[in-house]
Amino acid sequence: MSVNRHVHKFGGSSLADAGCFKRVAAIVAKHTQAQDLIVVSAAGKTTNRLINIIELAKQADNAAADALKGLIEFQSKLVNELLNEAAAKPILAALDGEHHQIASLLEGELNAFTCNEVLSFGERWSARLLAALLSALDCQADWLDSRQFFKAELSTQPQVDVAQSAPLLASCLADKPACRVVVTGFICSDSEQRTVTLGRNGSDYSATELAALADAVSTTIWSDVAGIYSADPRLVKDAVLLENLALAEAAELSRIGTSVLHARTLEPLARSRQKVNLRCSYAPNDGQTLIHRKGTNSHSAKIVTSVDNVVLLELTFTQDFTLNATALLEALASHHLAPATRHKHSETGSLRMAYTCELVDEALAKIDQLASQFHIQKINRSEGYSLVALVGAGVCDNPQQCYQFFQHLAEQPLEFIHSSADKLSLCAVVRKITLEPLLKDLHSHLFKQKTKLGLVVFGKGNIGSQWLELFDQQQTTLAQQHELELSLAGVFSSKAGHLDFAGLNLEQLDNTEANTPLIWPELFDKLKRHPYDELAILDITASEALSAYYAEFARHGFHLITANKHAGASEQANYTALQQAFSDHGAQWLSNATVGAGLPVQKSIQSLRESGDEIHAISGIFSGTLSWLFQQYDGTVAFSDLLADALNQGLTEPDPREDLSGKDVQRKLLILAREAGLELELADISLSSLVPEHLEALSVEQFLDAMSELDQSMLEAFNDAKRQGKVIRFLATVNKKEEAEVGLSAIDALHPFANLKPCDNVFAIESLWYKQNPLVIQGPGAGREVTAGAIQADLVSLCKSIK
Ligand SMILES: Nc1ncnc2c1ncn2[C@@H]1O[C@H](COP(=O)(O)OP(=O)(O)O)[C@@H](O)[C@H]1O
Ligand SMILES: N[C@@H](CC(=O)OP(=O)(O)O)C(=O)O
Repeated sequence: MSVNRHVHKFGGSSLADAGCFKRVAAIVAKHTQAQDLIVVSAAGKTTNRLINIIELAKQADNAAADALKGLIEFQSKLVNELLNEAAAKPILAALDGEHHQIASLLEGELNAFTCNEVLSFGERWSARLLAALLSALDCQADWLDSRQFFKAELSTQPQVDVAQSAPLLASCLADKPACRVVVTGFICSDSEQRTVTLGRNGSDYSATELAALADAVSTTIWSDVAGIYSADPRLVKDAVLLENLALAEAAELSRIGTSVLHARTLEPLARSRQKVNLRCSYAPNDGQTLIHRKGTNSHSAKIVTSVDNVVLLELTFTQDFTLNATALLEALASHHLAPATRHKHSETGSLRMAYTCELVDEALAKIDQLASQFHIQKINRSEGYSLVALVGAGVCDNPQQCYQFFQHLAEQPLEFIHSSADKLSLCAVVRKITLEPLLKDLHSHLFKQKTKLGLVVFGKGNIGSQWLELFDQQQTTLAQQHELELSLAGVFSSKAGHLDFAGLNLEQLDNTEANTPLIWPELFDKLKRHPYDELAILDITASEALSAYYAEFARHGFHLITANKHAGASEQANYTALQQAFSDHGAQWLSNATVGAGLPVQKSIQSLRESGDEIHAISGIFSGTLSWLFQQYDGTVAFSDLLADALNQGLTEPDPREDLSGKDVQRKLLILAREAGLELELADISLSSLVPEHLEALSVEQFLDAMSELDQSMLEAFNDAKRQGKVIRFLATVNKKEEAEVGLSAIDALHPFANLKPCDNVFAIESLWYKQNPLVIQGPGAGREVTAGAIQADLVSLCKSIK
């Protein structure tokens, strides 16, 4: 047989309607090759419908015929929807014949074999239809009734006879050398060619058994979920997908009972090389679970699971309770009839065993047979229980999880709790309850670990220290609100800082020496080894050198909150690459504090664009210092006196030329233009500096002495504007034609930009939606509190998105 054969299994949930069949055909075409084996189950709820028809027929209920007619119509509809007339015709004719065949089976004696034969149609219809659909799509396929090779004798848990089945399979496949083969799941035949089924959900087991017989390298079980989750995702919405699960843990989960992995699915793995993985046929790219054969040193539960409709068998013994109970359990296990869980009560001398309703009858029959051998006195059967279990290697040694489990179950009508001998599960049996709330509650207490977020701050200056105070006040609330563990891991000034992954507080920062020099790349090596789930860098500096490390931050998945404008205003290529790097690594780059301090300027532009708006132009006054200066300047006081006043009040940078040059405004305009989707370089923004060239080269002191040289030109500009009923303001504008300028302009004295509070910034955003009347954002655009607040607001957004 081919050495590289793969098996794919599609269950009823993947074949629920014509759309599902098409999806499956596309998956087969894409993910399989000739000679691969495709195992299918009955479409949607077909098996349930067949069981119902049998039950009605057993009660001689006339509704059976109508129910059968309805099912045949459902199958015919699938055929008509999936195949063209020519391809559909023979299948519809066959269905018609099968309709009569089933009707006559139902009229005859309904024993286990005839019932199984009726059930077998579900899988046969699926296999025949999928093969025809694949062939119609030029993906050559044939189908195979697994009763031709799977040999097993009737029982609740039929075991496939490997010795008999393997050569039969080999000869069946030898007839189909060059195509994919669609094989029926669930059904086998006994030595007299009568139909035997592998039990409800048995197709998973068919698939792995088939893979073992065919020496396939893998089995992929496709269903309506991406794999095994920490709980049934239909009941627990925030269940998480487990990408890997150890074979022992998966086997324990299926042994206890779950639809995602049928009880015996993993048995054939012990005698085959196949890998098993689970995927979603509805969304093949939504991840998967790989069941691996490596050991596990886990110390906790990974899954909370439950089984409804559990039956309890309570046994008492005439003598040697412990000995006989143990021996009986071993005997049952050797017949594949071990209970899902059990409880030995030495004081009363009773053994209570929990069985799924599918297995209980056979178990009971076996116990009856063994009754005298093990001195069983009495067997009591009672229905109406549920089973709740935690599964995962080491769960029984995990005091926290055990405690939570016991606490939660103590509030329920609990019968008993049992930990499995191999410590793979902790099972509780309760009288029947609505399981959903309990599962949700257990899941959230056991698995919802708080995300750990560490913060490393660069810049302990004016705004940095203000933010540290703000963070100190809000740390606890922020962590609680967003269900995070939030730690301040590092705080750096320009040369050195404190770094402590155990967390820092203000007192430590004030009273202890810096312990870490700010030397790259050594600091990187330390940051890379952080113990958090997420790390965020807060750049509250104006350092171009630090901004050069942003790409590295992104590469390591560090989030970045920045008030530093350098990277945002760097070359377009660098800016685009940085954005890409952050997005590629699932990290966020938040920079609302770079423009307008706390005013939500970038946020508003982003939100407009995300909602489908298109930015046409942005204009305004982006510098608090220049806003103050021109709002105050009325020609009566020399401009240089006003400037000196601003300097004294701390409203300008220590070197006022940094404000007067307009460079800072130019950077802010570039940042906003990019936020609006424009591709610009700094040099594309024409800048009229207020600093004459000959004053540029002077030292700060020299410039402060020479400031009066600005007065004359400023007065002239003021008077020129005044003559036209205008005022002078330092404006920034950009439009979607990428025309951008920054400089002094004369604007109408009644213009909204002309009448601001001193220091205010104003941003007018024109867009598709804000065409006639721009969206205006106005308010203080600089200052310790508002800028620290802007950083904090970015931190809050980050917390919201990662919790
Ligand atoms: N821990 C779990 N992880 C994933 N799915 C689970 C889990 N427990 C139960 N399930 C259920 O298993 C279902 C898939 O099994 P099933 O419906 O039998 O598929 P198929 O019909 O394809 O064989 C899912 O829809 C889900 O509700
Ligand atoms: N059709 C059978 C066998 C099976 O395994 O189905 P599914 O793969 O849909 O669970 C059943 O419903 O029991």
